[in-house]
Amino acid sequence: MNVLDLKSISLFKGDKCVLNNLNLNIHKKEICCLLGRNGAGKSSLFKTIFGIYKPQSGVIYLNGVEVSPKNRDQYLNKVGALIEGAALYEHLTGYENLDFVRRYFTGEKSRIIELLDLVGLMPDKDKKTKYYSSGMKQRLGLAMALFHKPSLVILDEPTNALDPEGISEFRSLVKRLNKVEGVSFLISTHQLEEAGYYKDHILILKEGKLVFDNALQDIQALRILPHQTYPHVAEELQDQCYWREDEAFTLLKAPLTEFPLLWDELNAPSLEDIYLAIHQQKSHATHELLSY
Ligand SMILES: Nc1ncnc2c1ncn2[C@@H]1O[C@H](COP(=O)(O)OP(=O)(O)OP(=O)(O)O)[C@@H](O)[C@H]1O
Repeated sequence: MNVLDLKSISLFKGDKCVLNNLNLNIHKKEICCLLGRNGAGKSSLFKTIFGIYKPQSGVIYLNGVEVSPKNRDQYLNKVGALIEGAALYEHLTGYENLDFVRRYFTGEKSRIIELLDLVGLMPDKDKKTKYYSSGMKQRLGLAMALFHKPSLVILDEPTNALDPEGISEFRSLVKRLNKVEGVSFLISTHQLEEAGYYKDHILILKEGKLVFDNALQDIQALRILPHQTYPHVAEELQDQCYWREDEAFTLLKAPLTEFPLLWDELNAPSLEDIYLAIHQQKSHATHELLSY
């Protein structure tokens, strides 16, 4: 069973289509990075997953449980989040903040110690969190999000306010928790190297559309065909419905039978190449890249 399934999700705010027919699956133990410009729809997607926004069409399942008001407790049990920084009681210690969460979930005290140990905050557990560094606060926030053993944790730009050392600590912690706790992560970020670090599942959201949904390792097996450079090929592709007229390029997953030699002329793209290609298109373009 997947930890998250989105089926044909569309969300409108007024006349604006904020999420446009999204289909997405996140598997168990996957680390999935969500990229996209400001305003692409990342926060709206998260709010929709949590049931805060009700989509006009489509359905969402968290660990097989449908996100709907009647299942609220059930689906919220499956998901944790760290959004816009850790929400801490700064006059309380790290331990006391986790104890607050424990009481909410009526959990065991041993879980507090287990988590403090996992996130490397045992030596500072009795320090008031107002004296924590930004990195320590984020690590505590992550421990709080994990308390109830969710199958999916959503992190909204988690390393934004951290220094390079804090970023590195936080990223390796996410990897460790993914292994030790077996939890999947959905992480929004503006940093391409963050997505590259996890080497897992990459999503790119543009103007509410999921235009890229691939494993990072599969990118090496793709080729970018710029239509301007190969107009004759682009014309042929039109017949195969691979693209629409206003698209600037096509992503290929295998040599084209009509142009077998072309494959060798094209380079394997990096994630950066793909991200830039997607965003350098004219804003009127309504492309939809192939997802394999
Ligand atoms: N309540 C709302 N009413 C009207 N428009 C909205 C509302 N919420 C979001 N939007 C619009 O939906 C689009 C997506 O916004 P959203 O905040 O989800 O983007 P984002 O990718 O999270 O951006 P950022 O990276 O800046 O956080 C934006 O154009 C925004 O203006």
